[in-house]
Amino acid sequence: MESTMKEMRDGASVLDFDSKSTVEGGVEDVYGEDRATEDQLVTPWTISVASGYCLLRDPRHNKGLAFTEKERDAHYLRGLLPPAVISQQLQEKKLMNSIRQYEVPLQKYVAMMELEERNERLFYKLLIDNVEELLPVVYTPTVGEACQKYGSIFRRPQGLYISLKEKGKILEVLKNWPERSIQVIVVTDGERILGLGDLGCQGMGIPVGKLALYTALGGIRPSACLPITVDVGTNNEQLLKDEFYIGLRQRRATGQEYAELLDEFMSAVKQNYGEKVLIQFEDFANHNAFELLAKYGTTHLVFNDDIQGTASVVLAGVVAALKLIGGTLAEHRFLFLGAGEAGTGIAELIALEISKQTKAPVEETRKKICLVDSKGLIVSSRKDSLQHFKKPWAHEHEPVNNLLDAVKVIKPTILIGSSGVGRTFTKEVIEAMASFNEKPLILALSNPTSQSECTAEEAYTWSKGRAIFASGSPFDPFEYNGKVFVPGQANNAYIFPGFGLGLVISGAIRVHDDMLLAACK
Ligand SMILES: O=C([O-])CC(=O)C(=O)O
Ligand SMILES: [Mg+2]
Repeated sequence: MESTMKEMRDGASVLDFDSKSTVEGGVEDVYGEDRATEDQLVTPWTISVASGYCLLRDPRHNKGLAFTEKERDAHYLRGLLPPAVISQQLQEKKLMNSIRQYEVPLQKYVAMMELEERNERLFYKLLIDNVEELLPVVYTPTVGEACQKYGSIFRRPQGLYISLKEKGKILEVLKNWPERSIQVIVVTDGERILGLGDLGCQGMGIPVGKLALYTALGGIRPSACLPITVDVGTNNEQLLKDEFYIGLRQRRATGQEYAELLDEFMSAVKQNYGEKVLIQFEDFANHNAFELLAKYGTTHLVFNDDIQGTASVVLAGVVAALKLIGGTLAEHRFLFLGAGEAGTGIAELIALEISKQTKAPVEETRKKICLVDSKGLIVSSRKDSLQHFKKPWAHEHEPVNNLLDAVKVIKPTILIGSSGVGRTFTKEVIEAMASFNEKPLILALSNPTSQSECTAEEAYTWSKGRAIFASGSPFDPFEYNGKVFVPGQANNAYIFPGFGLGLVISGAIRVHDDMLLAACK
């Protein structure tokens, strides 16, 4: 047995050395058994079984007062705990009571993070059993505020920090992480955290929150999840001056310096964890997000949540809404405010689905979709100055320089906000939508709540109760004219945990658009 294991490991290390030291491959990559995770030769960790005092401090195994009498004897816990034995159910009740007493959402967030550091199973039990109540705490919108204040609330690292200082040593850094069998990595460089902008290294809250959902909603083991923040600096002046800032105190590296660090990271991940590890890109700025996805989409199992996850969940929402507003996808006119990752990602998936349904080429179906950015409607006369990901949306049309005018001339049936800028669906915009639509579909997708294009209350009130509304961040039900309206939530959280689970358990090594369409269905 020993020698077989050794041979296997030696075999793996030779294989790694020969073929996995650089980013290479592509769709024709050999789809063999992954051995990267078996290569433990240089890992300095020893596996030990915690007992006694250490067991109580090991969040993976600690049960607190729920350790039974028998377990207290078996694991040298006698005397280390008060005599009462309480069930996990009672622990849950106690924690929910105390979390509900906090009025400030950030206090609830901190309480949840402390629980995760103390008793991981209880953390997930609580999250799973109270998902509607706790999702807005560990995830959007509260996680946004947590990132803004991450330096002040930071207690213990919950993921890996890979900064420019680690250049040339990223593989070693990955080996410092105590878990070997990683299935899902969520990585950010913190440049566009939700709609809050550049939060640098403090963006770590996002991978941590996303991966908590991978476990709670997708059922992936916590030990197989790895949150990573790549720190290349920040252009956020406030953070650079903040004495509690936890990141590199320099402006963002760009160009070749940035590309080289990311390339080393992507190679190291594949070398260390193999072909089947899922890397989810999260909250990168537009200018890097599209490029990274295009570059690594053919060599790695990568998925951009903001482009592809959001697209999939929003298309699902639109298709579901057709039951209320009528028509087929192809019969609707779409107008977007925001032409970044989410906007163009959703637009493209809608165009693709219409193309599948009608057999029309996607170049044609794109024409049903118009996008407005900060400079107005995206039209062909602007083509030369547009970023490449906006070019497919530059249709023949007169220039229109603001959203309200675009709504009036295009008369969309579906209005989608993905600009990251709050309060942009004004009363005039919603009233215009309601003037030519019996049931205008309004999606205010930007996060967190402060960046939402409008609130649920505004959408229902200004449309006199006729809007069909969903938002990226959750809103409470709202009563209008004696009727209670329950807004939908259109957030990629409704898809990425299941989508990622599907990728991981199927052993996929690349992500394709068909998978996004299937997930959306
Ligand atoms: O995190 C969320 O709530 C959704 C998302 O990906 C984003 O807004 O960037
Ligand atoms: Mg995101």
